[in-house]
Amino acid sequence: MEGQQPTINNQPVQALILTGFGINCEEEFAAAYRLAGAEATIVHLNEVMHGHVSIHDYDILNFPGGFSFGDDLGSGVVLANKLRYRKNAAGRTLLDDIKQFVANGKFVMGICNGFQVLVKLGLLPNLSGAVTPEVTLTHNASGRYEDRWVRLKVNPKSNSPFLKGIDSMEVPVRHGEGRLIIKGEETLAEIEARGLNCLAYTDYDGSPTDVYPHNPNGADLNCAGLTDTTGQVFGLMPHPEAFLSLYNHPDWARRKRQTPNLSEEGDGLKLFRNIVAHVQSQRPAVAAPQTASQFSA
Ligand SMILES: NC(=O)CC[C@H](N)C(=O)O
Repeated sequence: MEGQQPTINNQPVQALILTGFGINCEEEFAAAYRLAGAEATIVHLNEVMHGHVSIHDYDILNFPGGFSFGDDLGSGVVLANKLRYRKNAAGRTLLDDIKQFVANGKFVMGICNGFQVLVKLGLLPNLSGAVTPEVTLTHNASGRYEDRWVRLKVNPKSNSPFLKGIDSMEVPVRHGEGRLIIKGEETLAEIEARGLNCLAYTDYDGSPTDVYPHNPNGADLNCAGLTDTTGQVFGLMPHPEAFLSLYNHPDWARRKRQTPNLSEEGDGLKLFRNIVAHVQSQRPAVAAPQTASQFSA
């Protein structure tokens, strides 16, 4: 309308967080989005599978960590198969909807068990675009469940909005099957060339390492996280949603003493702030409400 200036669309960013079947990190995931200024809705997977909730009403689809289906057949395998093969009344699988969701320019994030689901499904790294598994995650090289803090370096080649402006971060891992295996020289070379290995485990000096325990699982390329080729699908083994406040860190008291004006935000929160700000910046501008002077003119 004449005289109206486009303005920022302040509609809140909507994050859908799936739960059920042994997923157990949905509350932390939701807390992360809320702190980042988004609205977070936790929904049981069946609500989505049966068509009561549509993923298309949301901006970001999230797969949290946990022990879905008790890690039977390998972590994430059963859930991935459910998404790929289980059809709703309209004859569509949830994977059909997720493909459409990504094609519409929306975002998907998987943490730990959620990352395992995205990898077993083939949404990561999805070099071919055919959504078939290209890499896998398997038992840690240590043969044990690893529960420790790790340091990560962001691959500067990564184009993912989730990682924009982040160089490194400290976050906890807690997993038994976090070892990324990339079979085939070509697949490995392409992942590296395109910067899809977006996060690497590092030593105290920030250099990527395969040395245990800095690298907790022996992953190829020391890889802790992957994106797809669009950068819209992102997954990682460590838990950024478990480091939202400085006080989540076991060493906070000493650090605060050493640096009294240290930020009280945890490193993990940046990822959520990033994606929420990105979605907000992509919203089409809306017309500004008319002012009194416009009416009287
Ligand atoms: N924290 C998690 O999500 C763990 C994932 C999976 N259950 C594993 O142990 O590898």
